[in-house]
Amino acid sequence: MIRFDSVTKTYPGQSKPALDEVGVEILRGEFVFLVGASGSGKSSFLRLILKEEKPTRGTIHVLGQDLGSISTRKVPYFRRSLGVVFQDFRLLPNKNVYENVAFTLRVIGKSRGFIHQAVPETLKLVGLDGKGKRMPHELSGGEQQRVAIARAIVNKPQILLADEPTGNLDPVTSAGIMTLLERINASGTTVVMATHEAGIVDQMRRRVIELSSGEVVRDERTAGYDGETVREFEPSDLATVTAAAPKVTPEAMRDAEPLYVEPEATDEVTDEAAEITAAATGVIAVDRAALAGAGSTADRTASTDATERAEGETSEASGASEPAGATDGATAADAPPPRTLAERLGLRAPAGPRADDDDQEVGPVS
Ligand SMILES: Nc1ncnc2c1ncn2[C@@H]1O[C@H](COP(=O)(O)OP(=O)(O)OP(=O)(O)O)[C@@H](O)[C@H]1O
Repeated sequence: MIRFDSVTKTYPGQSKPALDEVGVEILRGEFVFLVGASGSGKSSFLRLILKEEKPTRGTIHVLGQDLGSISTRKVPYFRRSLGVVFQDFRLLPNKNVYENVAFTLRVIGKSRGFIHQAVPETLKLVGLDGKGKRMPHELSGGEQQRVAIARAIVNKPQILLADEPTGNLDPVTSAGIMTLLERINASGTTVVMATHEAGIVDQMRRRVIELSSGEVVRDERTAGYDGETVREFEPSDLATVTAAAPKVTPEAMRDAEPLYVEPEATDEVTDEAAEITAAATGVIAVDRAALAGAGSTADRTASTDATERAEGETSEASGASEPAGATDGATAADAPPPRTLAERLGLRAPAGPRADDDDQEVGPVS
C-alpha cells in the first residue's frame, strides 16, 4: 500500500538529509504510528507520501503507483485517495461544519445527491450529528478536529495521514480523537499518524516506526503480536530519543469509550483552538479570481465551474450568501496573501507558493 525503497530526502540548502535511506512497507489496513523527536523526519515522511515533496533518491510506491511516474497534473487525482489531518485543524473559518466537509466534494465535482447523503453520514460517524450549522469558532478544539477528520474521510480515502492530530488537544479530548481514528481504521482505512504522544502510542499498541535524524531506528508491530519485532537494531544504533511525557493515561483511554460520547464538555482549549484555526487558515473566502488563476489553462474552466456550482450550493445549504473575497471582519489590507485551493482544502501545508503550485491544484472535474 505504501512502500519506501531506500528513500533519502535532502532539502535544498541542507547538508543533512531529513530522511536517510528509509525502507519501509505499510500494508493495507494497518495503523502505524510514526514517532521520533522534533526534526526526526516524521512530517517529511508524510509529505513524501502525499507527493508534496519528491525524494532526492529512492522510490516511493503508494496504492500500487510509483509516485515518481505520476505527472504533476495527475497529482490532485492521486491525492483523492488520501485523507489528511493536521495538528492545527485548518478549517475554513467562515463556513459552517457542513460546508467545511462538503466543500472538498463540491470542488471535485461530486453530485448534490452524493453530498447530501455523504456529509451527514460522515458527521454522524465522527460524533457531530446535529452540529452541521455550527461555525468553527463555535466548536471546541476536539470538535474542530472531528470536522477536519470528517473532511478527510468523506470521500472514503484508502489512506488517512495524520500529522500530530492530538497536538493541540487536552488528554480527554485526545483520547476521543484516537478512538475515532481507531474506528476509521477498523473500517478498512490505512492510518499513518505522526505523533510525539508516548502515552497514546503506549495505549494503542499498534505498529510503531521510530525515526531518528531521518533514519528508521525501530519498527515494531505491537498490537496483536505482543512485541513481535519486525525489524530490530542493535542498541548502539539507537539514537537517544526523548519521549514526551505520557499525556493520555489508560484511564483516559478507557473513559473515552464508548465511542463518540457527546464531545468535550470539559475541553479546555476551545479559545486557543479557535485562534489556532484562524491563524492556520487565515481569511479564507472562496475567491473566484484566485481559483481561476490556480489551475492550468486546461483545468481552469472546469475548476471554476465546479467552484461556482459549489458556491451556489453553499449559499443555498447554509442560507447565507457569501460574496467572493468576503472575510469575517478583515479588510483587504489586513488579509494575508490568498492561499491556494490545495492549501485551503488541507491538501498541502500552508507554506506559501512554490514553483510548481499552479500545476498542483485540484484538477478538472471528470
Ligand atoms: N522545507 C524544508 N526546507 C528545509 N529543511 C526542512 C524543510 N522541512 C523540513 N526540513 C528539515 O528536515 C528535518 C526533518 O523535518 P520534519 O519536519 O520532517 O521533522 P518532524 O519529525 O516532523 O519534526 P516535528 O516533530 O518538529 O514536526 C528537520 O531538520 C527540518 O529542519
